[in-house]
Amino acid sequence: MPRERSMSGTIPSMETTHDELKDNTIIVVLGASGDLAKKKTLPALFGLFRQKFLPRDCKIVGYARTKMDKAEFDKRATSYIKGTEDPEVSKALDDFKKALTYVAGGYEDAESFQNLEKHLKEIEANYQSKECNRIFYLALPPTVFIPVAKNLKENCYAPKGGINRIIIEKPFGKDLDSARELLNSVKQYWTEDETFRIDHYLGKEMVKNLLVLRFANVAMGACWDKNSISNVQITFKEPFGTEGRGGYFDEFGIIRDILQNHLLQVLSILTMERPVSFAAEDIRDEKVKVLRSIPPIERSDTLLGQYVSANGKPGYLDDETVPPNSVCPTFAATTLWIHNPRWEGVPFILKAGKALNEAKVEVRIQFKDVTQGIFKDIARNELVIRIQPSEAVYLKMNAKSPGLYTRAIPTEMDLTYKRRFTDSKIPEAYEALILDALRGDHSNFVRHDELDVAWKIFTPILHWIDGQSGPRPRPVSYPYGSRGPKELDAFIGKYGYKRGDAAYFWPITSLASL
Ligand SMILES: NC(=O)C1=CN([C@@H]2O[C@H](COP(=O)(O)OP(=O)(O)OC[C@H]3O[C@@H](n4cnc5c(N)ncnc54)[C@H](OP(=O)(O)O)[C@@H]3O)[C@@H](O)[C@H]2O)C=CC1
Ligand SMILES: O=C1O[C@H](COP(=O)(O)O)[C@@H](O)[C@H](O)[C@H]1O
Repeated sequence: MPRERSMSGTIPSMETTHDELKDNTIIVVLGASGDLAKKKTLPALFGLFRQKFLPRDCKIVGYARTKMDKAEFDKRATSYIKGTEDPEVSKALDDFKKALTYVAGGYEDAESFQNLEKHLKEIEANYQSKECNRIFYLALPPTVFIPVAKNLKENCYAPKGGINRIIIEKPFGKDLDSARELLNSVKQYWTEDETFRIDHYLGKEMVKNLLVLRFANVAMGACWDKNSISNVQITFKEPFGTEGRGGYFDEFGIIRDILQNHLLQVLSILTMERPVSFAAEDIRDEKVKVLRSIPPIERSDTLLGQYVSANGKPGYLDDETVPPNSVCPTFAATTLWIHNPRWEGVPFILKAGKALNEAKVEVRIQFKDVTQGIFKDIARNELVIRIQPSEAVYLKMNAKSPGLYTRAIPTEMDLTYKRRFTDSKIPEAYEALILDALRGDHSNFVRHDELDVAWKIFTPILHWIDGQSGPRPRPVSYPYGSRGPKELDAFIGKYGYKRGDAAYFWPITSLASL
């Protein structure tokens, strides 16, 4: 396959670079009894199966320590699949179950994996070709990544001629050193080409759209730099707290959970230079280049928060799984600076929080003030890319109010997906990514050097928060269900964000009320 490729206007997805898996493929989901497998991986596999994107006669093998029979596994594996009241879905589900089997075994001992190998061989005995392909999806805690990677390679690697791939989920380490250790250990067994590191935000439709928005529109390209843009916010808001998951969360905190991976990935695509082509390595080269221009985050560019009980909802410390007096941040805003000619001086504010007032993930690009003189106190343009919910891209802009006098009022150009694309289904991020892994397309997976540089940006601030470089900073509190700490608006204001003074009415402006 040629390395340099371009994206045609008529081809909706990127072409693939590697071997697309056709027949004779087994997908092994390790950690199949867990939450991730049940809520995301297996429903995504069903989605692909139903839309006929899985290789023909593909089998799915669940593997975990829990002992269960096929009926129990089938029930678990399909418990989060929606729409089963529809006969077509229900029929597809019955067929999907026929492709499922389950093997119980440990993660550390070779014998368990030899047993898994025996099962894989039995399935493959029914395939036409001797060249069989195996995809291993690790829906597992990182503590067992290394023994599992080793055991899979030593005991379950498809014989010569077949293709082997391993899909790994975050967290990829806790800081630069632990990430390097993890990466290097996995690398002893699996090549970079065989490894697919998932950051599920890279599978979200609007994140994938960033490349097209930026590079398929001359108008966007022309204003995409420090000359036009004042500041950028990338925001993640969740309206619920840790609620029982506090034990896990407390070890990581919101920065490792969301900012260091999901929001930084969005930032890198938003700010990278135009890649030579849409080939995976060309895209990832540009992402790494821009990330390398970002110095480690300063403490003074950071605001940390922790939610407290409000409106009848429990505070973070009320969660029984959270250690008493924990100072783990459940909210963080950090400002990153990119030292390159395009972005010098533009603040990129990444902010994320749990137990906030709404569910929302968006990129908000605020442009500079228009030249003063003919307009006074006019609202700034903002380009908002709403990643979820209800995918949309809208440009907040000023227009003349209709009528026999001239007045500028804030309005917008609006591309709301569900109005514009009425007959399309937005794929789940995991469906999109598993399909990419089946096709061998690494574009939407995290390369080892990308991860390394991402940790370099965040490690000093994380060590400060963890108390490795002095006393631990105490997060400010914010009420459950609020927009975040009351200090947030001043924090954002410090970087030049201006909230428009003029009233902005959406979706309809009544001139009589102005
Ligand atoms: N296609 C669509 O669906 C469109 C929808 N709209 C809707 O119009 C409304 C306004 O849109 P928009 O201006 O983009 O979004 P918002 O007014 O919701 O938010 C704009 C910015 O102001 C901040 N903010 C929100 N509330 C406050 C507050 N009380 N004090 C200080 N800052 C605040 C937000 O911060 P933070 O997010 O951190 O709270 C955000 O950075 C929204 O409901 C939006 O969904 C508009 C255009 C198109
Ligand atoms: O990785 C994670 O992401 C989810 C949010 O994912 P989304 O697709 O629903 O936006 C978050 O809840 C979780 O804490 C985090 O580990």
